[in-house]
Amino acid sequence: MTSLVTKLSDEEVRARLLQIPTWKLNRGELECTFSLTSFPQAVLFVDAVALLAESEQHHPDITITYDTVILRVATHSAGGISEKDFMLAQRISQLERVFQIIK
Ligand SMILES: C[C@H](O)[C@H](O)[C@H]1CNC2=NC(N)=NC(=O)C2=N1
Repeated sequence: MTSLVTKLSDEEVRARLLQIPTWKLNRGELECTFSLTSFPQAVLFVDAVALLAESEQHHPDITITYDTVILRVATHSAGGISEKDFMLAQRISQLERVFQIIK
């Protein structure tokens, strides 16, 4: 039976990635790099991502390097990428657009 956390095939991942062009596949995870305007803005962005992730019960790996944030998402239980990863990625990109407006 398929669910939101069922592992997607490579073909499905490639097709789905076309809908979120700022995200790419790296080492079996969805990855996106976000450029903010300062370290405090990067931390604020990550704070907002943390709230979103907690509400989704799906959590990205996070790297902050000065004003740049790298997020990586995969579904551990599936051992790959699932629709739940794409849903989180899409919502994070919507959030990024809000930050573009206020930065
Ligand atoms: C029970 C709970 O939903 C799971 O342990 C969640 C928590 N957050 C998670 N986050 C991510 N990125 N992948 C997961 O597989 C995952 N599993």
